[in-house]
Amino acid sequence: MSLPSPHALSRIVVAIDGPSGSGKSSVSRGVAARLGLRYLDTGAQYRAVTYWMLQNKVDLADPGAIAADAGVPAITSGTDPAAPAITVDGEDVAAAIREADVTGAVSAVAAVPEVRARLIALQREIIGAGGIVVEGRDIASVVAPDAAAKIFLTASEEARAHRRNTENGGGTGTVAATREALTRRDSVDSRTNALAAAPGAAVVDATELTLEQVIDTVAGIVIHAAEGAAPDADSQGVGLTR
Ligand SMILES: Nc1ncnc2c1ncn2[C@@H]1O[C@H](COP(=O)(O)OP(=O)(O)O)[C@@H](O)[C@H]1O
Ligand SMILES: Nc1ccn([C@H]2C[C@H](O)[C@@H](COP(=O)(O)OP(=O)(O)O)O2)c(=O)n1
Repeated sequence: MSLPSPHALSRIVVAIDGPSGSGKSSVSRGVAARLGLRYLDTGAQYRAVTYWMLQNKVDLADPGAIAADAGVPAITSGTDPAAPAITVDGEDVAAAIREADVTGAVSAVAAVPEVRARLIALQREIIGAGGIVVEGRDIASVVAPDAAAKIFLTASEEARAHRRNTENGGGTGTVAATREALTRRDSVDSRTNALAAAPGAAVVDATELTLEQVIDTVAGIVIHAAEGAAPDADSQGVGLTR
């Protein structure tokens, strides 16, 4: 696959949204690494704020308490796809934010408008002049609606649960339990952001594709967009869904 000039890619914004376990992080990192773009994991930022709230014993059943502290933690996100970094008040929390307590609490924190406003402003600051792949739930719809390339990445519940479970070494529970937890979180998250393709987004269904195939597909969409080709991708997909 031939690449467009570095100049064409240098300002592109690529928005990748989708449900939990669809492959957003792996695919976004792979595409960014291949095309020499920066990478931003917005879910990690919501997790980082949640980690801080848990550490500081904020009552997460009280949206008012979450809102009152929404601006307090200092969050920094690295944008190197080879080494994504995230800190809260200077502490490296890359591993801690993946723990079950954070995963169980993050949806409640992400639902609070003051948290969202604060993180969306930070995300737009990091996106800056572009040259970045940004992944989350509301990137194409809210954070960067003018993104040149928008992808809604999905996969069957079964595939997502299997992949998440394998990731945990299969040692933390059954596929059925992982699937139930994943479905529950998607359901709560969908009250905050519709888990659906934004207007103009290409739907990529990764159920039957290897990670490498998904990266190839998404990189192809990005290159097409960078070349300024008329977007032929719409929410019906570009012949990519199966
Ligand atoms: N197409 C794929 N085929 C097989 N495994 C995949 C594929 N895409 C992602 N994975 C694996 O599935 C798991 C979840 O992917 P991840 O990128 O963390 O998803 P998300 O960021 O959407 O939650 C990871 O272990 C990842 O390696
Ligand atoms: N742009 C975003 C990104 C994530 N979130 C919320 C929704 C998710 O439950 C949490 C964590 O997101 P994350 O992408 O890390 O979750 P998964 O890796 O897909 O399980 O944050 C959000 O509300 N908006």
